[in-house]
Parts: sequence; C-alpha cells; structure tokens
Amino acid sequence: MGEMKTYLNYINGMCVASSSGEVEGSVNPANRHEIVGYVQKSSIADVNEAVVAAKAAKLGWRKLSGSARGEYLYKVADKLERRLEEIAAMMTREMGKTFPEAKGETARGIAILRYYAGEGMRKTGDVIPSTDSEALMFTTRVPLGVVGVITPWNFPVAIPIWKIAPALIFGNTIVFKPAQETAVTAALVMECFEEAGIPAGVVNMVTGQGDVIGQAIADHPDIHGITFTGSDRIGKMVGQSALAKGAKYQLEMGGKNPIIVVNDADLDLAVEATVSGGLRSTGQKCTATSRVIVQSDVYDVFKMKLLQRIKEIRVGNGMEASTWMGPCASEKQYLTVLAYIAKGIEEGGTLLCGGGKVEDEALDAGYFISPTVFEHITSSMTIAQEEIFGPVLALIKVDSFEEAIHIANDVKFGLSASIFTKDFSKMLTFMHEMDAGLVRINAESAGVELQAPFGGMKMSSSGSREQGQAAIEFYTEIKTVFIKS
Ligand SMILES: NC(=O)C1=CN([C@@H]2O[C@H](COP(=O)(O)OP(=O)(O)OC[C@H]3O[C@@H](n4cnc5c(N)ncnc54)[C@H](OP(=O)(O)O)[C@@H]3O)[C@@H](O)[C@H]2O)C=CC1
Ligand SMILES: O=C(O)CCC(=O)C(=O)O
Repeated sequence: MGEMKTYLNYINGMCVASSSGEVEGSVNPANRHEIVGYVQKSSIADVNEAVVAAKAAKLGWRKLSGSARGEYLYKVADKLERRLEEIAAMMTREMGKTFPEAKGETARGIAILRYYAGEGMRKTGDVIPSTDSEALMFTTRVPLGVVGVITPWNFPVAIPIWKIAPALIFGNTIVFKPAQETAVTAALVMECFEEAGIPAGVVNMVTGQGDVIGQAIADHPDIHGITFTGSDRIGKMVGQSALAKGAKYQLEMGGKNPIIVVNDADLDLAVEATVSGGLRSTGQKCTATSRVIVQSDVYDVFKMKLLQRIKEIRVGNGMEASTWMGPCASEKQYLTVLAYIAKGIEEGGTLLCGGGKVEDEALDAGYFISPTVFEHITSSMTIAQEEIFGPVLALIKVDSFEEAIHIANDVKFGLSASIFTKDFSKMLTFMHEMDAGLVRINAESAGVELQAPFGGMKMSSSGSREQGQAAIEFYTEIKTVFIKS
C-alpha cells in the first residue's frame, strides 16, 4: 500500500517544495481511498524559477556535442531500466493501467531515450551549392532554447520521454509540467534524470494545476517552444498563447479512430484488433478504436464474435495478474465516460453490453466501467463524434466500402484509422482517402512505433509530427550559413 511520500518539484538540479506550501494527494483509481503520494501544488513563482534555471543552463547545454548530450540520455535510460518494475508499479497504482502495460510503456521510454541518444551522432544539415563558386553554403540546426513540455496522464512515462529526449538531444533545456493526475510517476522519472547527473537547470519539473502551471508555461516570454499532448480544448488554448508570444508550438490532441471491417475481412483478426485497439488501457489512448464500421454482410457474425470475446475480459485492479482491463484513470474521467454512455442511450443507441460501473462489490472503491458496446449508431450522434477516452465501442453498420470511408472521415479528428480487408485495391483506396496521420491495414488503430513519425490530421494535431526523425523539425530551427573566404 501507499507509503505517503511527498514528491517535490525538480528545479535547477534540486528537489524543492513549491513556494505555495501546498501539496495534494494522488489517488489510486482502483481504490479511491488509497493515496499513492503527495505532489506539489505549485505557483507561478515556481514556473518563473524553473524558467530562470532553464535559461541559465541553455548555453552550456547547447555547447556540448550531440554525442556528449547523448551520453546523458544513455545514462538516464540505464537508471530507468534499473527501476523499471518500481516505476511501472507506481504508474499502475497512480493511473490504473495494468502492470504488464505499464512495464511495456516504461520499456518503451527506455528505448526512446536510447534512440534519441543515438540521434546526437547524426547529420544536422546539408551542403547546398552556392551560385558563388568561392563560397560554401550549408544548413545547420540550432535549438529553440527553453522548451515547455505539457503532458497528459494516459502515458505518464512514454509521452514525457518522447518529448524530453528529442528536446535535449537537439540542445534545448526544458520546463516540464506533467498531468497532476500522474505527477508521482513523473517525479520518479525525474529522479532518473537526476541520478544520471544531468547538469543543473537542463531539466526542470513543476507540478500543479494545468490552468495555473500549464498556462504559465504557455504564456512565459522566455519559453521559445511548447510541446503539448492532451485534449483539443486545452490544446487550442495553448496554441493560441504560443502564437501570441511568437513561440513555436506542437499540439497532439484527440482522436475518434475508426476500424473498418470489410465483407472480405478475417473476422477473428478484426475482432481481436477491435478489442485490443479499443479497450486496452481502458480505451484511454488517443489512438484507441472507438468507431467500429462494419459492412452489412458480415455485421451479425462480427457482432456475435465481438460480444463473445468481450465476455472474456476481466476487469479489475491492474496489479492483479488476472486483470485484462483496469479502471478509468480518475473520477473525472469515470464521470465523463458515464456521461457519454448516458448520451449514447439518450440519442437512440442500443446497448449490447456494459453500460455502466462494474457490478462487483470488490471493485466498488474504484472507477471501474464494464466494456461497453453500442449498436444502431449513426455518424451524427455525439458518441460517434466526440472523443470518449473510455471502454466504449460504437458499432456502425454500412452497406458499402465507399460509405465506410465516408463515415470514417466524417469527424473533426484524424489521428489513426484501421481497416481489415484482403482486397489490395481497397487497402490502397483506404491509404489514399483516409484523413488520418496513421493508417493501419490489417492491424489495430493503436500501436505507435518510436522510430516512425506520429501525429494526426485535422483537429488531432497542429500539423506537426513527433517521434522518429520527424522530431528534429520541431525541436530545432534551420540556419542557412554562407561562408566566403
Ligand atoms: N491526446 C491525448 O493523448 C489525450 C487526450 N485527452 C482527452 O482530453 C480529455 C480531458 O483530459 P484532461 O486530462 O482533462 O486533458 P487536458 O487537455 O486538460 O490535460 C492535458 C495537460 O494539459 C494541462 N492543462 C490543463 N489546462 C491547461 C491550460 N489552461 N494551459 C496549459 N495546460 C493545461 C493538464 O494539466 P492538469 O491535468 O494537471 O490540470 C495536463 O498536463 C480526455 O477525456 C480525453 O478525451 C486526455 C489525455 C490525453
Ligand atoms: O498508441 C500509442 O501507443 C500512443 C497513443 C498516444 O500517444 C496517446 O494516447 O497519447
């Protein structure tokens, strides 16, 4: 059970309490009576202090060679690897995802650190022939300066690392604001940076309310780049603040990801992908499947197989080996999901399974919702349009492949999309016509690989891409150099 430790901010190489003197408890969503630790409820003064530290550290850090900066990232990866089980267990206790998922995510964080450590040795520019034959013209890349990192609670290790690692390798210093919901897990990740001996001020973390700390980061004149993952509502506000002060920004926001099941699909594989893509992590992935668009000839068989498979799902505390799906990450998220389920019923959807809290006394203290499937859903209904971020699937029956693509595109988001078919020409049409940053054929909608660009179209992102080699585009600016002897 919880050891009730109080976790501090990390500013200028030191763990410090907030100037506000306030802390708040982080609650285990599998058992609302358990506090897993206390975190700082910081003030704007703490953000200002962190920015001063990051600004002071920036010259020294950018002057190091890429490989020297990479050495630090390798060391952080080693520290995280040594603490993998401990950090994953805290993640499970703090936000509910199952322990195997939390371990997988932490391992992914380690791999991301090592990937970007290697990037410190790769080329950063091109030689471009000048019209002056006695000159040398080339491009190089320079860091933005201080980068603000604002992250959500659904991937409390991987998302911060996929932002912080490229920011650092390309020479930026950072001020990090994790979701308060998972600030204890974030504090453990910060300890790995500290243990790796990262120079003071290069990495700073300030925890606290989003509308105070996140907003202060978005508004601060000495923060030159902001990378954000979270809701489209807050993302838009962060983007506007960044634009107002002339900072670069990168927003990764929601999804309303479809899976299309064509008449010729392998239905067993499609069912497995729907369950895994839609319900793992309790549906709390921006890439989670939430609309299941099925062609009419196979609709009934697919539905029957899906409901059979869902019956096997064991919901419970993520630390128990028998659990396949944990709770919603917080009371707020639990209430949001219940409200969407109520809306689905009110608007005429038919519940096929689930539809509310898990009826099991042993789980009463947690935010557990049964895997829920609706049918008779049309594209204009709220649950077919808005991101739910919970274990809820909406079945939409269509007559043709063309109608399936039309409905799949009929939302404001465009993050990820999946199709199951054996027909190569349909695969190609889907690839070309689907408005999504990730199109996945005969594979589930979730499943991001760290070495590939990740991001969405339409309201899912600001048009930017994260991860892989795409990260350099956000975390650096190009300088064109002209030298004449
Ligand atoms: N794309 C994705 O991966 C995610 C999407 N979501 C979607 O968002 C919905 C709401 O989740 P929620 O956690 O409230 O997401 P938010 O967008 O509110 O939170 C994301 C991050 O932004 C911070 N934040 C909040 N307000 C501001 C602000 N005014 N300025 C700057 N930063 C701010 C949050 O801090 P704090 O939380 O500490 O207040 C958190 O660190 C979910 O139901 C889901 O639909 C959520 C998480 C991830
Ligand atoms: O699908 C994944 O693994 C990543 C999803 C993601 O980035 C998110 O939910 O924010």
